[in-house]
Amino acid sequence: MMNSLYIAGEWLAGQGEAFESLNPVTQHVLWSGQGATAAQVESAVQAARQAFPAWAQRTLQERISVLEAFAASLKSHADELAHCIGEETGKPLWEAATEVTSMVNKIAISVQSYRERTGEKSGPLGDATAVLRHKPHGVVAVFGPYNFPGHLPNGHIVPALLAGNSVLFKPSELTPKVAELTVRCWIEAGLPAGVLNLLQGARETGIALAANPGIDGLFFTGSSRTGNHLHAQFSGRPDKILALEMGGNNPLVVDQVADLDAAVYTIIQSAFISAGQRCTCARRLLVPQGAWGDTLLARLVAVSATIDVGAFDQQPAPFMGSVVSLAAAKALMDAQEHLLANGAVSLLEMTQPQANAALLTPGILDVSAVADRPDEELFGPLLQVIRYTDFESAIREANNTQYGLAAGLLSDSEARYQQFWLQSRAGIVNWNKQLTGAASSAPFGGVGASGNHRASAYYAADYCAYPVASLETPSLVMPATLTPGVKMA
Ligand SMILES: NC(=O)C1=CN([C@@H]2O[C@H](COP(=O)(O)OP(=O)(O)OC[C@H]3O[C@@H](n4cnc5c(N)ncnc54)[C@H](O)[C@@H]3O)[C@@H](O)[C@H]2O)C=CC1
Ligand SMILES: O=C(O)CCC(=O)N[C@@H](CCC(=O)O)C(=O)O
Repeated sequence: MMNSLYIAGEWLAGQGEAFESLNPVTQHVLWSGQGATAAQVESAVQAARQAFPAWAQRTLQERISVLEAFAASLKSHADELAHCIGEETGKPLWEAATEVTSMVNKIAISVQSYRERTGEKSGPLGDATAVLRHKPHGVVAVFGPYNFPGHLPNGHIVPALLAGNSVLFKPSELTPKVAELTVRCWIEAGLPAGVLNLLQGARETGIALAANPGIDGLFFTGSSRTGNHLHAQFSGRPDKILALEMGGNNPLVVDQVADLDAAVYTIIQSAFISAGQRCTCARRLLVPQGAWGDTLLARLVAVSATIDVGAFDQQPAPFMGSVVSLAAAKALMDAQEHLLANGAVSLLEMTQPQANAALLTPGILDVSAVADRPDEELFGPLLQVIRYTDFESAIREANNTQYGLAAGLLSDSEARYQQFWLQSRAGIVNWNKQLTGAASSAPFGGVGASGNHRASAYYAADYCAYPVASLETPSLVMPATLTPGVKMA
């Protein structure tokens, strides 16, 4: 059996449930192995605990050097890694290559952020010096989603290691091969044994890791359902840090704009990039009632119908690859059917051209007439249109969600954008820009059911270390004035 786990600097066979990852289009097996059992999770936690003090005590510059060696290793394996991301997730090679670039860029951005947000500061305070420094939490678990199997776990792992934590990495069970390749790059970079441990496995492994008393924190990117579960599990544990980056039901409001084609292009980039499998994708498109809105939708449907959908390595390259699995494709087709049965009108029906491949064509449904629209994230290329009468009702509808990750406005009016910005409730609020493609140099996170106020990306430094405030003076001296009631004579 393949050695699927990396614990204390050794590759080991998992002893838990067997699982495999498949190319979502061809169904070829790409990776197979066994997950970590609770006992193996425990031994990884022990390894991370043992490795932590020495790693934390290295100088910042020594840790940065290892991170930079990791960036170099990623670069030297860039084509292999992009190919692996493409074949395992189904995303086209051009897009997988941008994911690898984001992973490389994460190093310099995290170093800058560490220095700016969690560095060291000092200044005089009375007859002492006030010093602010930061310490790592200790041993942290990182849970990754499948949609960016390299970039998103990397967005927790890099700042966590930089701050001096040791890490237990539990990747998505749908993308074990990308995780393995990433860990091999860390090994090539010279990361000491035990500082990063890889725990492959499905839900059972995740449950065992989240429940292990030896972790000091858990950084999670994934669905709102799992994130909520973890939040409940961590209640009453203020000693453990929990950072949750979860999904969204993101609104994109369209006002009547002069450049209709620019609006259509921006909607497509917002809704259908990565086959709709980004947490920032537009799920709900709010379009004004009337002739202009009708024209916009007709053009959107016409252009969306021509979008190239194909295998990750198809040439010429498609815009959209597949969704991650046949099961995900089925769930999306079922969700479309459910909406259609409840009064949605199909403007462009999402289809699955081949039953045994997870390729879906873009879908656009007008759900204005659907009563009690489910406030759920449909994680795929299915855009729901809601027609609105006036701008105030569009903003109300945009906010009509438990989530709060991303919201956008396409409008030529700055006054309307100001109103939208003030009244919308989300961690990302864009004006005339696509909802997707958030910058790593900015904080990234949502409110409501989208996160727990611990933004990631540029602000990840904040949850990877805790501040220590010190008042320091080299010698102990009596104050000139004593407090009343204390007699030193
Ligand atoms: N806000 C953000 O930054 C982002 C959010 N996402 C969200 O991620 C989702 C897609 O990713 P998925 O991999 O499907 O998420 P998921 O929630 O199914 O899985 C995430 C991780 O949690 C593990 N897990 C599942 N149940 C668990 C449990 N009960 N206890 C412990 N661990 C458990 C999984 O094995 C996996 O490692 C979408 O909802 C998307 O919106 C994706 C990317 C970014
Ligand atoms: O985490 C970062 O460095 C920046 C945020 C980011 O990359 N966002 C992407 C991915 C969204 C997703 O996770 O699905 C985006 O906004 O497209």
